[in-house]
Amino acid sequence: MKNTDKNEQTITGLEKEIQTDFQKSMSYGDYLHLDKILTSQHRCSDHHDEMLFIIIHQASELWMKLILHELTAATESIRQNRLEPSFKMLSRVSRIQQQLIQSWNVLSTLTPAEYMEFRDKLGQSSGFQSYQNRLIEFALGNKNVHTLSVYQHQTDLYEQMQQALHEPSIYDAAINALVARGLPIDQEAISRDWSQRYEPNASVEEAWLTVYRDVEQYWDLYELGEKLVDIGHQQQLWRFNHMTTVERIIGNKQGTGGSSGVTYLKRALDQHFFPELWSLRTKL
Ligand SMILES: N[C@@H](CC(=O)c1ccccc1NC=O)C(=O)O
Repeated sequence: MKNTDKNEQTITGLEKEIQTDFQKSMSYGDYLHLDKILTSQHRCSDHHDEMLFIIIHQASELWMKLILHELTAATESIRQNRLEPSFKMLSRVSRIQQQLIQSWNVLSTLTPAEYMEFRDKLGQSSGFQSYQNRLIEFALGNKNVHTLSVYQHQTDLYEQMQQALHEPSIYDAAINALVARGLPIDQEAISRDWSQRYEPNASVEEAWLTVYRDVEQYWDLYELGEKLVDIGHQQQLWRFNHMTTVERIIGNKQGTGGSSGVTYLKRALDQHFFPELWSLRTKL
């Protein structure tokens, strides 16, 4: 009977036991700090569509924050040779990447004519300066010291970026997991200067080939390899969708902040992640 009462209440108004006094207890908005998040959309123009532009990028930065949180923990887990717990985190990263890729479709509803009405208000700011995107690229092994120069004016951030540049990537951790399983890997692929981009190595390819040729024996490493391929693949799709969305909106105009725009984004597509996991496919 009590249940029926409750249902009636739901239809006609608030449920009886719902908390309405938040003087002393934490509410939904308090917990999520919505006061900060929802008052951080400051348009530089009075153009209607600038709100879309701001929110797309802010939402993407939030998702990137979660990707970094997951990638950091997954890398540590792989480093400790605890592969199973990393799989769940890596699957989550792939799903978030899908969300990020999809967000380019929302941005594509912005037409060139609309964008040109407020583009000059963006000044020298550019997606090129997204430090979280840079940290994701670093975490996946695409290191580049030159990309740090745009953060020189922010001392703390610059230091954080320097530190990230010098840390092993998730792929370095994965190579260590191959070593831990007794697969022979050249010393130069194991103890290297982490601040440098990962360069393909024949012994690493051979080790992955051993794993992929005997999946029964190396199931967990095989699963790790495929999870990384998922992430590398999605990262390429994200870059591709970014590039075509930008091309659709600004064509071949030079980018704000001095980047070449679409040309730069096209070039980024040549930087592959986890190279041996791709090259082994030709040899298998
Ligand atoms: N480079 C772009 C602007 C841009 O990238 C941007 C500027 C401010 C906030 C986010 C941006 N883009 C992100 O992908 C342009 O030239 O129009």
